[in-house]
Amino acid sequence: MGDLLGVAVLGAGHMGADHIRRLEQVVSGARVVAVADPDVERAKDAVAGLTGVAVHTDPEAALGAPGVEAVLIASPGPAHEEALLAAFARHLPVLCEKPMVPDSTGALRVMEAEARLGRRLAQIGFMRRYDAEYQRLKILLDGGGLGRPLMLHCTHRNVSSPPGFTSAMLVNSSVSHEIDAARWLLGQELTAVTVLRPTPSSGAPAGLLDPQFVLFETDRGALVDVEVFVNCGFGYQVRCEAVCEKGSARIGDEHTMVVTAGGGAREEVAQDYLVRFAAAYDREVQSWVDAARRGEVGGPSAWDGYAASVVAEAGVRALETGGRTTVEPAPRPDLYGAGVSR
Ligand SMILES: NC(=O)C1=CN([C@@H]2O[C@H](COP(=O)(O)OP(=O)(O)OC[C@H]3O[C@@H](n4cnc5c(N)ncnc54)[C@H](O)[C@@H]3O)[C@@H](O)[C@H]2O)C=CC1
Ligand SMILES: O=C1[C@@H](O)[C@H](O)[C@@H](O)[C@H](O)[C@H]1O
Repeated sequence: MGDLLGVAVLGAGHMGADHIRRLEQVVSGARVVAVADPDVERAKDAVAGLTGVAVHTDPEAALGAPGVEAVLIASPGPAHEEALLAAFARHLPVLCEKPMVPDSTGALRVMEAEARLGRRLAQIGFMRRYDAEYQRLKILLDGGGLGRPLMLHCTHRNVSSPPGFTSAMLVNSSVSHEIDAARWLLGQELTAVTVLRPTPSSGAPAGLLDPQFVLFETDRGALVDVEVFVNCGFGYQVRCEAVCEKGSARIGDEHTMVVTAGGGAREEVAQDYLVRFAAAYDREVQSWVDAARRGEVGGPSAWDGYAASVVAEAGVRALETGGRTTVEPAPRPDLYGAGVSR
C-alpha cells in the first residue's frame, strides 16, 4: 500500500459524489483512484479537478484499475450484490452504502460469500452509528441509568422523495436506517413488523403510500415505532426518543440557528441528510479508511446488512398485506459472533 489508500468509487450520484469530495478533502489517508458510473458524464463531473482518477462505465473495470486497494459502493441498492461479490473476489475491503442489498435472498448470498472467505471485508453504510447524538443515546442506554428500554419513538421525514421512489422503499431504503439504529441502540433483534398507512399526503406523488407508520416488536419485548414521511415538504427531520423504566431521552431536536425577527422566532431545519448527517458520514468514512489501512474492517457488518434486509422485507410484506409479519432470519455464521455488532 502507498501512503494513501487507493479507493474505487462505484456510483457517482448524490452519495457517490459527496463521498468522493469527502475522501479527497475531508478524510485523511485516502485518495480516489477510480470511479465507475454508467452515466459517464456524471462520473466525470464528480472527479472534475482531480488528477490520476480512472473513469469507467463498467464497475469491474474500475475495480481492476491500477492502485485500487479498497471500494466504496454508492450505486443504487439493486446493483450492490454484484459489486460486493466482485470486491470479495478481489479481497478488497468495502464500504457499501445502505441498503446492503434490498432483497434478503441477495443479502444472504453476500453474507454467506463473506463468511466463506472467513474474514470480514464489508462495512455497511449505516452512518447513524457514527452520529454524535445517536452515540450519546447509546452510551446512556448501555449505562443502564434510565432502566430497561421499553419503547423507541422514531420520526424520519424527508422534504421530498427522488424520482422512482416506491412505497416499498419507504421501508427498505428509508426505514432501513431505523431498523439498524434500533437493533444497535437496544442490542435486540426485531422479530415482527406491522405497517399502517394513513390516507397519503396530497404532497406525495400519485400512488405513493406516504406517510407510513411502522411498528416493530423486539425479541426482548420492546416496541419501536417509526413515522416515515418522505414528502413532508418542510425539512429533513430524524428524531428518536427512548422511553425507559426510569426516564426518557430524545435526540434529533436540532438547533442549527434560531432567527428572531418581526415579533417571532424561527428555528432552521436541515433540508437533507447530507447536512444533518455530514459529520457522521465524515466519521464513518474516516474510520473505514483507518481500519482498511491497518488491514482491518469494522462498523456495521454484512450480518447487520442482512438483518436489516430481512426485517425490511418482512416490513414490505406487512405493508402489502396490512397484517403483522414475523421476521424469519437465517442462522448467523460464526464469523459475525453473537449479539448485535457494536
Ligand atoms: N447513507 C445515507 O444516508 C444515504 C444513502 N444512500 C444510498 O446511496 C446509494 C446511492 O444513492 P444516491 O446517490 O442517492 O443515488 P443516485 O441515483 O443519485 O446515484 C446513483 C448513481 O449510480 C449510478 N449507477 C447505476 N448503476 C450503477 C452500477 N451498476 N455501478 C455503478 N454506478 C451505477 C447511476 O448512474 C447514478 O449516477 C443507494 O444505495 C442509497 O440507498 C442515499 C442517500 C443517503
Ligand atoms: O439513506 C437515505 C436515503 O436513501 C433515503 O431515501 C432517505 O429517506 C434517508 O433519509 C437517507 O438517509
